[in-house]
Amino acid sequence: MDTLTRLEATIAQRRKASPDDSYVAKLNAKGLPKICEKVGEEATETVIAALAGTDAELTGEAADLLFHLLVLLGAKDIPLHDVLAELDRREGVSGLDEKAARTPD
Ligand SMILES: N=c1c2ncn([C@@H]3O[C@H](COP(=O)(O)OP(=O)(O)OP(=O)(O)O)[C@@H](O)[C@H]3O)c2ncn1[C@@H]1O[C@H](COP(=O)(O)O)[C@@H](O)[C@H]1O
Repeated sequence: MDTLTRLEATIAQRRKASPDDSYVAKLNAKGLPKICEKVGEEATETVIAALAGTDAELTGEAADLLFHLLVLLGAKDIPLHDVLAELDRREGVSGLDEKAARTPD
């Protein structure tokens, strides 16, 4: 099992833990707006690290961002598999053509 899939399973498990014992449970208890705020915050910190930080700082912020994105997907009941399948679907399609090929909601 790859790292992100393992982390997705851990997050699903820890959502049921006590917010006193678990960051994942604590964040979920605060609700979707707080989770979204954290994803936005970590995205901003990632961009700042890319523009003005070291490679190690960018690596750390990217890990924070991926972790919080998985927490958000979990809170919305969207499996990581669906996101990976969407990326697989785009493989081989030029980025310039991808938007046109995207099926409307
Ligand atoms: N990968 C992570 C991970 N990355 C970052 N973080 C936490 O994310 C938080 C982000 O730090 P911030 O300073 O931005 O936020 P904060 O001050 O704690 O909170 P806010 O008040 O800003 O919301 C820190 O508390 C980090 O410890 C993580 N917490 C947990 N995991 C994974 O999730 C698993 C389950 O964790 P628990 O739910 O705590 O058991 C762990 O075993 C890890 O594998």
